[in-house]
Amino acid sequence: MGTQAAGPLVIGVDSSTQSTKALVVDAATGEVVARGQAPHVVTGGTAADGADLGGAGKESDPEQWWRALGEALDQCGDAAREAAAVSVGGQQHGLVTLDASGRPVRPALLWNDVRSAPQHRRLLAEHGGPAAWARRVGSVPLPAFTVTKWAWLREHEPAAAAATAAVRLPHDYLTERLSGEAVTDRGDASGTGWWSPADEAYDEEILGHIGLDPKALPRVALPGEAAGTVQAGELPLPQGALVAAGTGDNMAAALGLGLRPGQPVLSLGTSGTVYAVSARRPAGDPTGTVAGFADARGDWLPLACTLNCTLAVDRVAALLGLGREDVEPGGSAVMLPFLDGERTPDLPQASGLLHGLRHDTTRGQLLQAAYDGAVFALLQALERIVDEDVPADAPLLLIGGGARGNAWRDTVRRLSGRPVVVPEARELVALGAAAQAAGLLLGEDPAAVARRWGTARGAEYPAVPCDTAARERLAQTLAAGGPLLGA
Ligand SMILES: Nc1ncnc2c1ncn2[C@@H]1O[C@H](COP(=O)(O)OP(=O)(O)O)[C@@H](O)[C@H]1O
Ligand SMILES: O=C(CO)[C@@H](O)[C@H](O)COP(=O)(O)O
Repeated sequence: MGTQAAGPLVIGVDSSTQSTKALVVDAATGEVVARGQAPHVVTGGTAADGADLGGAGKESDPEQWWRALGEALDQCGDAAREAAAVSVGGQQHGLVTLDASGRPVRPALLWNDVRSAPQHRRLLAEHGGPAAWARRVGSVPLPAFTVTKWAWLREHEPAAAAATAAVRLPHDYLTERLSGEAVTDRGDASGTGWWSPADEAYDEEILGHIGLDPKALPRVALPGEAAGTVQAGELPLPQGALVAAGTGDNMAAALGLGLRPGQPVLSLGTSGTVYAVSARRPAGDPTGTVAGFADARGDWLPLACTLNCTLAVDRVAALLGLGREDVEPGGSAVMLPFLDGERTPDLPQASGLLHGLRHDTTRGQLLQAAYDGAVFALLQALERIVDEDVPADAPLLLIGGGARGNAWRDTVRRLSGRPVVVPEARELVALGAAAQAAGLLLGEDPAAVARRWGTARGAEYPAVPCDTAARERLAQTLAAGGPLLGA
C-alpha cells in the first residue's frame, strides 16, 4: 500500500446540491488522507409544455454529478485507487428519470424545486388528506417529495414520463453507475412518498395511483447490506472494491456523527435541517412540518427542512453589500427570507418578506434579521422533533457549511437558548458515507465506526438566554403575513 495508513482506506462521497465532495478515510482511525470537491450547476428548469415555472424550478443534469464525482476522486490522487470500499450520500428527494439505456431522460428535479405544489395538493385530496398520508408513508408529501415531482412530470411532460424506464434518487443513481446494481436504502427511500415505514417496502397502491411501475424502482437494501462492487472502469477506483448502499445526505450526516437518540442536530447548508435519531417509528406529523424519515441503520430520523438557509442569507448580505459576519444587534426589523418559496412552513409560493423598518434601522441589523428568519423556522420545527429522549438543555450539534460562521452560531445560540457544539470534522455527510463503507468492510455498525473516529468532538459554546422578543416578532410577522406569503 502506497499511503501510510493504519487500516484499509474507504471513500465517502457527499453529492449535495452545490457540489460533490469526496473523502478518502483511514478506516482504522478516521483520519482523512485525501479530499476532493467539484461544483454542480443548478438551473431554473423548464417544462416541455411551456408551463411558466415562475421561479419554482431547480434542476441539475445527473450526468454532471457523475462527472463531478470523477473530478473529486481525481483530486484525491493515488489514495482513491487504494480504497477497499466506497459509499455515496446524496441530496434527498430528487427525481432522476432514466431511459431504457440508463441515460437521463431530462435533468433531475431537485429537492428544492417547488413546481409540483398543485400536484401535492391534488394527491393529498385524492388519498384522504395530510393525516392519512402521514400515517401511510411517514410524511405529508410536500412539493419536495419525489412522488409529487413524478405526478408533475406525468402531467406536464407525458413524453418524458413515457420514456422513463427507471426512476432513481441522486444517491442511488450514482451507486448504480459505480456498481451496475439498482439499489437504494431505507433512509433515502423514506423521502420519496411511495415507501411505507410500517411495511418497510414500496407502497404499490400509491405507485399504481401515480402510474409508476414498481419495477422501475431500485431494490431497497437492508442496513449493512452491500449494493455491489465497483464495475465502472472510468473512475480512479479499484475494480471490485465494495460499494455500500449509500443513503440520503441527512441520514449520512447522522451516521457521520455516530448519532444516538437525545442528540438534536441543526444543519446549515443549502438546506437547513433539524433532526434527531429516534428508536420509535414517528407517528406521522399531519402538519407536514416533521418528516418521519427512516435512518440508514434501522432506526428513524424525524426531520424538518427549510429551503432558504445559507444561500438566502448570503444573497441578502450581497444585496446589502455586506460580508457574512457584518451583523449588528438591535432594531425591530423582521425578515422572512423565503427567496425560493418555503417548505417549513409550507409556503411553496412565498417570496421574501421584510417588516418593521425604521429610519434608524442599519444594514447590519437587516442582515441579522435574515439570519434570525432562517434560524427561526428551524427552531420552531425543533420543538416538534424533540421528544422525551431529548433533554431541554441538550446541546445542539451544529453542522453544514454555515456552522463555520460566527453569525450563524451566535444566532442559533441566541434564538434557541441551548448550548451548541460545533464538531471539528467538517464534511459530516461524506464522513458518514465513509463510515458506512468502513462498517460494510469491517462488519461493524457504521455509527459505532464514527464514534470510534470521534467525529462529533468539537468546540462547546454555553447557552445564552433565549431572545424570546425576537422569536415573538418573527412568529407575529409569519402569522400576519398570510396572503403576502401565498398562504
Ligand atoms: N466560513 C463560513 N461561514 C459561514 N457560512 C459558510 C462558511 N463557509 C461556507 N459557508 C456556507 O456554507 C454553504 C454550503 O454549505 P454545505 O453544507 O457545504 O452545502 P450543501 O448543503 O450543498 O452540502 C454555502 O452556501 C455558504 O453560505
Ligand atoms: O430535502 C432535504 C431534506 O429532506 C435536503 O436536506 C436535501 O437533502 C438537500 O441537502 P443539501 O444539499 O442542502 O445538503
